[in-house]
Amino acid sequence: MSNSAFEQVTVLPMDEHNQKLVSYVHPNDWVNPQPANCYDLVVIGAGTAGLVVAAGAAGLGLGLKVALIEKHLMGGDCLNVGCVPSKCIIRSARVVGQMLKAAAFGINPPETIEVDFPTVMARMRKLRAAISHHDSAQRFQNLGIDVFLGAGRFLGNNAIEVGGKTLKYKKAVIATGARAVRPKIEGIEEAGFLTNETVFSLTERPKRLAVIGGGPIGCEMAQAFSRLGCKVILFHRYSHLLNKEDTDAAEIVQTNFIREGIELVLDSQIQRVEKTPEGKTLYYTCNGQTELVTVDEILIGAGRAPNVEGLNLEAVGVEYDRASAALRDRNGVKVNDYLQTTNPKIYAAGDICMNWKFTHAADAAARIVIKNTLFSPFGLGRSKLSSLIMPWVTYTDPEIAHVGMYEHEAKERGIEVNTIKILMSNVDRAIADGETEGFVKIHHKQGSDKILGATIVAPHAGEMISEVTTAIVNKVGLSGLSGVIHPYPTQAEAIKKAADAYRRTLLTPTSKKILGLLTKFS
Ligand SMILES: Cc1cc2nc3c(=O)[nH]c(=O)nc-3n(C[C@H](O)[C@H](O)[C@H](O)COP(=O)(O)OP(=O)(O)OC[C@H]3O[C@@H](n4cnc5c(N)ncnc54)[C@H](O)[C@@H]3O)c2cc1C
Ligand SMILES: NC(=O)c1ccc[n+]([C@@H]2O[C@H](COP(=O)([O-])OP(=O)(O)OC[C@H]3O[C@@H](n4cnc5c(N)ncnc54)[C@H](O)[C@@H]3O)[C@@H](O)[C@H]2O)c1
Repeated sequence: MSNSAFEQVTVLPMDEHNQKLVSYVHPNDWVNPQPANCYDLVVIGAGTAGLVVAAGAAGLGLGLKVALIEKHLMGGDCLNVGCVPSKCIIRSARVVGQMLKAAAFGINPPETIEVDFPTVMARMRKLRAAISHHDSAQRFQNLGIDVFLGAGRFLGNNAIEVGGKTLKYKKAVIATGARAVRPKIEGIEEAGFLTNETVFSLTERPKRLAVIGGGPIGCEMAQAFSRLGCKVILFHRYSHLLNKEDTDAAEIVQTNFIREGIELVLDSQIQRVEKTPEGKTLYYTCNGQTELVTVDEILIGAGRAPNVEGLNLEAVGVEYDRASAALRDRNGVKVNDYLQTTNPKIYAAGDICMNWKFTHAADAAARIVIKNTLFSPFGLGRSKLSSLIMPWVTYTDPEIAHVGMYEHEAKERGIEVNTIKILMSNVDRAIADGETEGFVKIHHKQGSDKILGATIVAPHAGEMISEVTTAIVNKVGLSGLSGVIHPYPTQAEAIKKAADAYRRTLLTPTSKKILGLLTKFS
């Protein structure tokens, strides 16, 4: 039976892999169910946040009536146009990264590294399709959730409309995510550009690629596409890439980019873009000079804009800030610490309302929403967003991982902070691996072993940061970490070395003298 209530979806190229993906996450023969009389919870948006809220609420076995509305692809950005495809491509690019360094390991690399770009992209599409059943419409329907494909829109304080059907709700959750900010650069719309929504549909390698924005998207993609054989020029408006990270961390990534042949244009301002017979020409200023470069494609990674449009939020008194690159930190639906919007019956989670725009953050927020909407009678025992300890990782090579406070944040809060930094060049395994360009940096409260935050730069920093996160969450200080045996030789030993370095600071000249005497006479 056909269903005209929602848009038929294609994900290009519509090969066997993308057909499989679509058959799971937006089956074009889907028939929306007959709505229940009233839902305990209606969730708008089936990205990570929406899926976790819906599955969590329905899976409790309490007989709650839950509806989930998705207008495009179940799984949202992460599965379809974010984490999953980007990490698949980054993995292929890492192989090239290894080959580029092969000679240093006594392995003769081939004279030219041949990247089969269409196969790299096909591998990504295949893997994405292979895991997409986890987020499928059918799977969620089987969990007892009424899945509606179509755009959700508030009608009033107790009803949402989707595909001509009205869903009555007791509580609602907005989890509609965010999309790429379209920069206001003269001529760029006419010239055309890629975003995360279109870049993973490429089947042919652009010879010359301009990347606009040196944040996580821009950096991860610039390095991956450069390693896959594109001539990449990366524009960033600040003086170093990944400017939310510490300079010493970003510097290492930046040096690697330059070494690998990525052209960096920092402190730059793109004035206009023009489509010419040779390609797309970007006119930009940098160091007071106006320059130009011609490329085949432009990829934008210039921040995210919240998907607030079309929800009719005004009708339900849900306040929000509109997309604005300048207002990046105040974007989206306004929520309090309990993730409640300005309408007490309506909550929000994920990219639509949070500065932490990560899949694991959307997941964690969704769990808070389940608790606060369904298990906090009269507001008792509610969980707070601010209580989360949030790690994040930028998957460049090397990776930068961070958790907790930066040194400057601790100081801004009036906390006296000490920092211990262990260079990977002092870690045996990193030396053996030829991966000495990084560090583990741990900030602790002055006069205490309490860990305030950490930054790790290493090829697998993302795998290492969870040890520090576990310590912070469970209030294990540096003394506790120092007592944890780390297998030799591992790069994670850098964390123990940092903890040991803290322990050594506890030794005063007198205690050193006493220890020395004891050793002599024992
Ligand atoms: C290129 C890229 C790489 C990334 N890599 C990582 C990474 O490695 N690790 C990480 O943690 N994070 C990563 N992220 C961020 C991560 O993808 C997001 O933080 C996460 O997807 C947010 O989940 P969400 O549920 O809030 O929103 P989304 O995933 O955006 O889901 C929102 C859903 O709501 C739907 N929707 C919108 N409006 C409506 C409506 N009116 N009615 C019905 N449905 C609607 C949308 O179609 C979408 O499916 C990456 C992002 C990008 C773009
Ligand atoms: N590994 C990960 O977890 C991961 C990976 C990718 C994306 N993400 C999430 O997605 C979010 C969005 O990523 P993003 O990189 O698009 O945004 P971002 O806001 O983090 O970084 C974009 C950068 O581009 C700069 N910029 C904007 N316009 C520019 C212009 N015209 N010229 C030059 N520079 C310009 C901005 O000043 C900013 O520093 C991130 O905040 C992150 O939370 C996470």
